[in-house]
Parts: sequence; C-alpha cells; structure tokens
Amino acid sequence: MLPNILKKNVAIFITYQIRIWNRNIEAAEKLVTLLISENIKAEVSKSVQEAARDADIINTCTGASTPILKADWVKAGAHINSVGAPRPDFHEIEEDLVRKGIIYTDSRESAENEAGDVIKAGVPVFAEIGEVLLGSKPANKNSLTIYKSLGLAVQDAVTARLVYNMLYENNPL
Ligand SMILES: NC(=O)C1=CN([C@@H]2O[C@H](COP(=O)(O)OP(=O)(O)OC[C@H]3O[C@@H](n4cnc5c(N)ncnc54)[C@H](OP(=O)(O)O)[C@@H]3O)[C@@H](O)[C@H]2O)C=CC1
Ligand SMILES: O=C(O)C1=NCCCC1
Repeated sequence: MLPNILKKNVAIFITYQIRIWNRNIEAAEKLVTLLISENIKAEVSKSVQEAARDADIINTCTGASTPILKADWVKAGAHINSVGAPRPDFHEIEEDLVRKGIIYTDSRESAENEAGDVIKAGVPVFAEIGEVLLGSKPANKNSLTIYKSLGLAVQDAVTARLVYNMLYENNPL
C-alpha cells in the first residue's frame, strides 16, 4: 500500500526527497529500488528518527503495537499520514505526538472507536476530511496535523466496481 501513497505524495510536489525506513532494512531497500525504477527519488534511512528529520510529510503504515514515531523527531508544521495501526490495541505514533497535533480522519466514529493512537492519547478528532473538502473546517496548513486513516466501506465498494468494470465491461456477468 505504501508505494501507492508515496506516488500520490510526489504527484503534488515539484521537488521532494523520499526517505524510507522499515524495521527490516532489506524491505526498505526493495521499496527504494521499486520507486527508483519508476523515476521517483528515494533513499533508505537507517532509523525512524533519520527518516523523519526535518520532513514536511511523514507517512506511517505499519502493524506496530508500540509507537515507532516519537514527538521529538517531528518538526513543527509537519503533516503526518497515519495509515497503519487500525486497531484499538495497535499504536504507531507516540501519545505526546498525537496530543501535539490537530487530528483529521476519514470517519470520526471509526477513529474514536478503532484507532489505538487516537483512543490512547484521549484527544478529540478535529475534523473529517469531508468537512475540510466542503470548507466547513480549516486545513490548518501551518500547524502540526495528523490524518488518521481507517478506510471507508465506500472505498472498497468503489474499488470492487472499478475492478469489475475492468474485467467485465465488454462481457458482463
Ligand atoms: N487506513 C486504511 O485504510 C488501511 C490501513 N491498513 C493498515 O495499514 C497497515 C499496513 O498495511 P499493509 O501495507 O497492507 O501491510 P503489510 O503487511 O504489507 O505491511 C506492514 C508493515 O508494517 C511493518 N510492521 C509490522 N509490525 C511492526 C512493528 N512492530 N514495528 C515496525 N514495523 C512494523 C512491517 O514491517 P516488516 O516488513 O518488517 O514486516 C511492514 O512494513 C496495517 O496495519 C493495515 O491493517 C491497510 C489497508 C487500508
Ligand atoms: O485492509 C486492511 O488491512 C484494513 N483496512 C481498513 C482498516 C483496517 C485494516
């Protein structure tokens, strides 16, 4: 999933540098090789701290049950996309960091009941992404912001429809 997230990230920047960390360095090297083969600039970092240093955008996408990203490593004004740890007993972001950030999510109900990072930190969700897109809540571009993704059922339904269309559009079941 992470390669696709990174490709969307680079599509909105003129200049960028991607740093990849994984607890298993061979997996990080494999992803860097894949990205470079698609002309995306990327390099391996030996630690999360090194990967996060001075970063504008940080993507976390793990099944970690203890946090891997610490508050001290993230600069003011950064944006974090936290896609992993989608269970109440999973955590990928240190509590102090979650408390420092403004929390956005896809579904408030899901984040408050399923996202271990949000539940443990005991912080409110500031806005759903839909509220930002509709203009009823601000994006707070200059603040430390955290987008906690859990996924929406409608995404699965639309993806299933697209796959169906690709396979059967000329030959419906
Ligand atoms: N928000 C959303 O909409 C979605 C969220 N998810 C969630 O995102 C996460 C990643 O999914 P996906 O990429 O498909 O899964 P993968 O199994 O492909 O990747 C899991 C990653 O998490 C790493 N990891 C697991 N445990 C730890 C740990 N304790 N410390 C550090 N790294 C760890 C793995 O490292 P290693 O390579 O060393 O094993 C691997 O890089 C999962 O938690 C999944 O449930 C998935 C789909 C949608
Ligand atoms: O595909 C997955 O894995 C998940 N998707 C949505 C959130 C829970 C995990």
